[in-house]
Amino acid sequence: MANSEGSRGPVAQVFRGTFIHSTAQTALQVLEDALLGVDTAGKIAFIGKGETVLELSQKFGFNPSEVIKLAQHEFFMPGMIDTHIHASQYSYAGTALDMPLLQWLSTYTFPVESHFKDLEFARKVYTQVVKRTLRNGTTTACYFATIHTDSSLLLGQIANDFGQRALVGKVCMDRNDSVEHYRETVQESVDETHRFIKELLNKKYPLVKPVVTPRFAPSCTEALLKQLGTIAKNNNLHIQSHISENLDELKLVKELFPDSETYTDVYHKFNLLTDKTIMAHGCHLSDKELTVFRETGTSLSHCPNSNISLCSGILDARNVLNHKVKLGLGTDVAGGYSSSILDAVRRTLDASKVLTIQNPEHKNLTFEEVFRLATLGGSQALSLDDKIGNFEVGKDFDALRINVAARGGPIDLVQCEAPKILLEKFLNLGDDRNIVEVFVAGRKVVPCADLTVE
Ligand SMILES: O=c1[nH]c(=O)c2nc[nH]c2[nH]1
Ligand SMILES: [Zn+2]
Repeated sequence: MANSEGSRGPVAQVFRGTFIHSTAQTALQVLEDALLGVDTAGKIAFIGKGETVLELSQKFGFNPSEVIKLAQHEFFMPGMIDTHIHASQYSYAGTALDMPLLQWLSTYTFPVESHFKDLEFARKVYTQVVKRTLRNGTTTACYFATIHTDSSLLLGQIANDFGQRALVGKVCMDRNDSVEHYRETVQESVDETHRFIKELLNKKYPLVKPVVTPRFAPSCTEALLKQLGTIAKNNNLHIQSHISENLDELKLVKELFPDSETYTDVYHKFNLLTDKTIMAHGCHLSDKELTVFRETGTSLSHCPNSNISLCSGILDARNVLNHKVKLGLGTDVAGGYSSSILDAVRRTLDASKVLTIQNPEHKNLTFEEVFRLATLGGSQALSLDDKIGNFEVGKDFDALRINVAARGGPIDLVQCEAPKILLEKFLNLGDDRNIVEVFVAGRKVVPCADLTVE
């Protein structure tokens, strides 16, 4: 198991204990009594067997007495990845779930998002959401902000300051008849997207990058979609949007884009489907559209809490996987009311089992498969799997130290359990009390002196 490829700087931290992760070949790999070294750049320098500690200490130059040993009932797992979350909707998470999508946007979402012109309001909400998601074990988040460039830049700064890995999108929308003050002209949207990308990249934040963000087809004219496709291509950037979430939305897209055969075609036509595109939802995509997703390398973010809360539909995640489309999990705060990917894991299992109830032939996802979606799958969906997603030498150490029997926590253990059972219990019953430490690129970001949500 020892492997030193990809090691850069000297070893800074070494951990000994159980490591649980996914690989391309297996949804669940348990490494018991393993030794994992992290170099000064925050990358995994080696993974070996605990019993070879002396040999590894000589090879990598660390002191065996400084090895950090995990306690009983503890394990490391990769950090969780939220592939779709609206940071700007965090203030009303847990409320306003009594309408379907299009009415929900006009009644609650657009009025709240329009307040992010106010930088002090933005600072308050964005600080809360970054702290809370880190506390919940989200080491990487793919964020929607709002149409406001300066507050979107502020979200990038806050993620950087707290040490979260993030893709941040300034939202683009030049069509909005319901809340007219919350929209841009095409030119404003294009100019401000250029400014957002330039200013965020100039900050040189190591873990925070811009993502081109047309809100969704009904909020954008063809002229805007076309320009955004060009901007993403010229700058080799990620793209995020929504697709095929609810049936009224599908109808509206047909009316607004009569020349496009499908919803997928609308984005495809403007070069918005690439191997760095993440589309949220996709509940009503046809198999033909899923084939276009696979061919273009576009990924889907599965957001089951939102899909159920807004009565949008249920994604057949098994069918998506069968089509070999990259798939990650998203909270979709605030259409989804929980900011925890653990909640997304549970809703994904529930949604998949509902499909089995409706059709016993349906093969529902296992907890091991959903664990993979929350970690490695998310990294693939964001095309970051060369850097994060599991414990491979050369990848960044983005990890959660889990204590299943944490004092005052929600899980009671009667006896010693095998690691696989510990993981299953954590996924189904655990919460932030079990997430005793969070690391992003080797830096411990939880606990952190300033991590009490105000
Ligand atoms: O769940 C969603 N949340 C949003 O904010 C949004 N905008 C367009 N489509 C959307 N779907
Ligand atoms: Zn969304």
